[in-house]
Amino acid sequence: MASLGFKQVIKRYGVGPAAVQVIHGVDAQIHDGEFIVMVGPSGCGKSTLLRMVAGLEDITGGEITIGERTVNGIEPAKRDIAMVFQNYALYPHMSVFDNMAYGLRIRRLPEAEVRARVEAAAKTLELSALLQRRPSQLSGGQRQRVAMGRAIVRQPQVFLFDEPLSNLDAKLRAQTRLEIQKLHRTLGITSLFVTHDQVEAMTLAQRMMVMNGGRMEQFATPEEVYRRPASLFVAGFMGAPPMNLLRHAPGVQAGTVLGIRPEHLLWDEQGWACVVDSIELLGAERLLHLRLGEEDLTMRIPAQDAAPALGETVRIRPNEAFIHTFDADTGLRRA
Ligand SMILES: Nc1ncnc2c1ncn2[C@@H]1O[C@H](COP(=O)(O)OP(=O)(O)OP(=O)(O)O)[C@@H](O)[C@H]1O
Repeated sequence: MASLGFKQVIKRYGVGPAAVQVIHGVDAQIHDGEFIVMVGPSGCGKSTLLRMVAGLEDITGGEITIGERTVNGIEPAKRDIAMVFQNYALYPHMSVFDNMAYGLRIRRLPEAEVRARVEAAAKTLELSALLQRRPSQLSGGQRQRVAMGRAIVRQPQVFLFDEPLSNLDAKLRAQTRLEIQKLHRTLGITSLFVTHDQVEAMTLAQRMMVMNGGRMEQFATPEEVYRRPASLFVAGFMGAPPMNLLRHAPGVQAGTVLGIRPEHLLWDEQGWACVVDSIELLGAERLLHLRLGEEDLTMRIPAQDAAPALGETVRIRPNEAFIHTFDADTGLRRA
């Protein structure tokens, strides 16, 4: 196990005038044994950063460290990391056992050691009964577990996960998420997990790195990211439906954006007059889509509460305890 460090990490693709910079100086220190989720929209540079840790991409500037070691320039096989991809990348003609053993045999580990490690990993992942099957004889979730098993047997210092759940259906994703959590509790290996799914990020992360346009906008616990988003981007990205971000509501000063989550709006006879645009029932809750002058906002209420009629004018106010304010120019949090 080891810590994982990023110091002013930069990535440029290409050279000369055609070069594009896609990572703009990322700084982060991941502690030994931590489970970190890197989250952000498509193209924000998550895979690039992960691949730089793995050694599959050069590091244009700055430094990546694993434990005490700077790994810039160290070849992938010598970095002591294991990576789990979304497409599993299993060998179709090999049994589950051989798939898991492959990397160890290449390193010429004694066969008894290979067998012991594969059997131990299979037990942890509940794959013992499936060791003689081929990948084609497994379900998607089982294949994903084999892919994880192949990573575990190597006993790496760091695990890297590149959207490993994105090929699974919703139910299996939820289940595999729990298995990954359990596995991390058992093994305690430092892990960096990439996803664009905010639910996955919130539920798996001990701390999360929220990426946007090649920059890290926040690095904090899921609770902190939700309760005190560091920027307008983070505020809009985390939470479904997202935080209301209001520039023109009554009382909001020029140059300021007021943020209020849909669950933090209250009925108030003296409050803002809003017209009900549409209503969605989501089982236990109802979402009211409201129009306040030129602003749209969403309010979340319990489904059992009386719902207003479409086109009706309702009066609401933000709960003061949960107001966020951001600088409209820099996008950064003020309070
Ligand atoms: N080989 C390359 N040459 C030039 N640009 C590249 C190359 N690979 C990636 N990029 C660019 O780098 C940026 C970051 O890409 P990256 O794949 O890291 O994003 P991502 O956050 O992982 O996205 P996704 O969630 O869609 O996989 C993108 O703008 C992409 O177009």
